[in-house]
Amino acid sequence: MAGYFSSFGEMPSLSTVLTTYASISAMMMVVRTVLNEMIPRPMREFISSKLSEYLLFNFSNEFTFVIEQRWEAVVSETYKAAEVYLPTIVGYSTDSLLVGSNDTGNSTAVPKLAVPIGVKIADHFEGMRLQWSLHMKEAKKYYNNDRKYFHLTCKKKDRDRVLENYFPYVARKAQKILDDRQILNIYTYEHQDSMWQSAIFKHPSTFDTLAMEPDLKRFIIEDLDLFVNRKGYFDNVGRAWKRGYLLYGPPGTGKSSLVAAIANYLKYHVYDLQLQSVKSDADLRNVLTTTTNRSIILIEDIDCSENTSGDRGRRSSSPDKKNETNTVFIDPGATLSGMLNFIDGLWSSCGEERIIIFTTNHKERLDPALLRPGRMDVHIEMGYCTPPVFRMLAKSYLGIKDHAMFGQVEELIKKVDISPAEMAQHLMKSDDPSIALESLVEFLNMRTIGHLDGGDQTTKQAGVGREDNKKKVDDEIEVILNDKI
Ligand SMILES: Nc1ncnc2c1ncn2[C@@H]1O[C@H](COP(=O)(O)OP(=O)(O)OP(=O)(O)O)[C@@H](O)[C@H]1O
Repeated sequence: MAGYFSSFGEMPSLSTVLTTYASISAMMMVVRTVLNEMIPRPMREFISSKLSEYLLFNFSNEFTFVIEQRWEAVVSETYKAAEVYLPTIVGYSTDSLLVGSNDTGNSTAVPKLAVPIGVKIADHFEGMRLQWSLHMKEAKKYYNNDRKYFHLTCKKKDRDRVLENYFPYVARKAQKILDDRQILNIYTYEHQDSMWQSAIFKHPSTFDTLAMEPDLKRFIIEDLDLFVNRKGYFDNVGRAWKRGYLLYGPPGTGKSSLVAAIANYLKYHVYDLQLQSVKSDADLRNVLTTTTNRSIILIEDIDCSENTSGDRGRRSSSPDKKNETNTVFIDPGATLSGMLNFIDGLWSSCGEERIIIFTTNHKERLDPALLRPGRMDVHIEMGYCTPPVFRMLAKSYLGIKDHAMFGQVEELIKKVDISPAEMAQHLMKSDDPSIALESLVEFLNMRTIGHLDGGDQTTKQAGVGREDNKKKVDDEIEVILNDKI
């Protein structure tokens, strides 16, 4: 007890502590003032930066990877992988997450999680502790809009393992999530914001519902299967893992329906690009390189874009014209040469597993450069109804495989052209197959009379088209076989 009182008695009193503190602070102030006056500001800043560098180097054991949205002029795959992967590893230590849902066509839209700016997300991998966070920087000056970037922090000693093992692991996980995707998106390009806008893609067309010549349909499915399963083959022969299709044929023959069937079959997102909405070739490059892997880039009605048909040489060789497109919006739209350069050059080096599809009602109007072998791998003609196509439509629309009027319809469609869209309109007229088929026969008869009278353009083509309809399909498949992967 005595010892306790004795040591307590030796403690300085409160007033002594306060007096000492006051004199030390006063001395520090004097020292600081003297130093400030004696050492010029740049030198002071230099010393302080060196000091903090030294302290950080010796006392911080953290290392931070910065993962920006863009990498070498295209969207960074590491960034995209992180975006997909992170919401799946969220634990209870995370304070908040973004949540939202879209109308998916189901009765209950499943809410999806996303990582908001600033929120920290922890991960553990092979004994390492890692921390992710998302940030945003103003980048209007360079890119027209703000850019996001991730920080991934680890221990300094783990840096190389993160690079060699963890990032590939995240990429594999993200790929798996994307492979299992149930919801497809369709993107349209907003030239005001220079950005793709997404919406849920809900087109019901599938290869089961699509009516076309059975051989041609089988061939397309096999071609797609070969394409998706042959990454190694494309690598070995030194070709980019891409496939280009040109779909051509009259209106209403199912070109858009085929695109939707391909998207639904492969589970690919669709990027629907209007070339007219692209301001310049540079913009085109930006637009196309910001599409994701495993997607279809669709350029519909390519013959309607004036820049893609007749004036390739003029546009590409005229510097004035080029300036015009880059600076003022007198003549918006990317040039065909820009498109072709992209297909031949950049196309090969940006992303993988992509299908580009052009559609046109007038193949003959296209610049031959676009049709050259190697540009579009497969040319597919979507034609008027043939008897097998009619039977498929009758099965989908009326649920019947045979009917007493089938023979009559088949005889008539051998003589006149009718597009699947037109035929579908008649088949939808009634749930009663007899009524629907009567309406169809009446329409076909009228068209035949029109033909005998020398009627409209469509009817005139019919005589030519029907004669060798079967041959046309065989020729087309031959074209495809020549272009086999
Ligand atoms: N081959 C087909 N099989 C099943 N339905 C079809 C087929 N072709 C057309 N249809 C029906 O007609 C509608 C219009 O067809 P679609 O838009 O696919 O034709 P398109 O060839 O792309 O026409 P356009 O050249 O005018 O864009 C489709 O929504 C579908 O209901």
